[in-house]
Amino acid sequence: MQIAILGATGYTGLEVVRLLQHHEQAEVTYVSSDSQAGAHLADVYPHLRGVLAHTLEVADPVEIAKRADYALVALPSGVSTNVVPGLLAAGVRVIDLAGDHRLPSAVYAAWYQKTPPSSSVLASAIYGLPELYADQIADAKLIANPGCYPTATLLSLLPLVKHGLIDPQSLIIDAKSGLSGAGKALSAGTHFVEVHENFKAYKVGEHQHIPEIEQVLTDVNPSGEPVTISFTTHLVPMIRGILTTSYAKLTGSYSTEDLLAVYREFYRNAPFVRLHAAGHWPQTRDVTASNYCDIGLRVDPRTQRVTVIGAIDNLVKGAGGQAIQNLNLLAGLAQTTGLTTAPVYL
Ligand SMILES: NC(=O)C1=CN([C@@H]2O[C@H](COP(=O)(O)OP(=O)(O)OC[C@H]3O[C@@H](n4cnc5c(N)ncnc54)[C@H](OP(=O)(O)O)[C@@H]3O)[C@@H](O)[C@H]2O)C=CC1
Ligand SMILES: CC(=O)N[C@@H](CCC(=O)OP(=O)(O)O)C(=O)O
Repeated sequence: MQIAILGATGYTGLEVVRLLQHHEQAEVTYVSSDSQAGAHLADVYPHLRGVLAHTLEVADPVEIAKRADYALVALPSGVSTNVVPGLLAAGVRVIDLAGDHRLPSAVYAAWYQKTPPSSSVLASAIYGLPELYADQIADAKLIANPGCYPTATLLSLLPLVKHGLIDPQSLIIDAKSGLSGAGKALSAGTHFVEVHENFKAYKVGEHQHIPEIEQVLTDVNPSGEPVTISFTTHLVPMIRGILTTSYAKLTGSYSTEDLLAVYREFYRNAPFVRLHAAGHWPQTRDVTASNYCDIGLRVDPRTQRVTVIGAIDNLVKGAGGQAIQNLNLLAGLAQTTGLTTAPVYL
């Protein structure tokens, strides 16, 4: 199958380029950039010399349709909206890594402060969390690839909410991310001097991933009640990785082992979710450069609360790797195709 990567000069686009080198069924035939069109990708990123000989091109949907079956769109939120309709109209199946197609119009406009996509395009979008929606993803024309924080948070919490094991309104989530999550563009709050030897919260109570997490938890909540969460994001002075720590009140006297048994069953067909028994807690280093999501949990019988830890690489399971997992589902391939490389520990 032939693949176009839009926004190939950005951090997630570059990660998709890297990962697809290991995918025996995929051929990258189009790499786009607005600002560097005409340059060789390997001149912009010399680490790719001898690996890829592609020239960057402006994203032209009609030309892309001639050379690609699928487009992985790694453009900023608010920008992908401009190209996705043209790609769909030209017959290209699209996986959008941006936030534009994950939320209802009014919710997107309120949390992203950007113009939402047209309702007809939005209606065709399927939320691309393979561990929950694999069947719908397989037939989709447009996949809204989940955000990085939602991926770690949802995979940590879905079994508990779906089986009514916690009071979902008691959920508190502390999330920490490395700086590549902020993308390549410079900003005052993310440059070296601001983040090195520093640890800070940001977008407290107003992060755009709050409604995305709430809508999926509500979707699986057996009571049907809307789920609302307390969710705080933090910047960690490292490049890759997200670690989420979630806390919730249990609805009964469950043990750690009871809950782990539920998770094992829930994720029995999920090749990228690895469960940890007590003794080793998930850490970002265990998943770096891989598509794994590691999860560990513990019940505190004194408080009847559960703590769940989740770890992903934001650029892989949180973005490019998950996009390829979705691509595999669209193409009828095993979810793991091209994604079996081991994490990089050091
Ligand atoms: N970084 C992460 O961990 C994650 C990111 N995402 C989402 O994936 C998408 C890509 O993210 P990421 O790779 O980090 O972003 P980057 O900022 O690193 O890259 C985005 C690329 O888009 C291109 N682009 C085209 N039009 C514009 C424009 N108007 N403004 C800025 N850039 C533009 C740029 O390339 P050029 O100028 O060469 O055209 C740039 O290289 C975003 O929507 C992001 O929210 C989702 C999950 C995780
Ligand atoms: C560390 C960091 O800054 N992370 C970004 C994640 C951006 C992202 O993934 O954006 P969308 O999913 O909304 O497209 C943030 O917190 O906004």
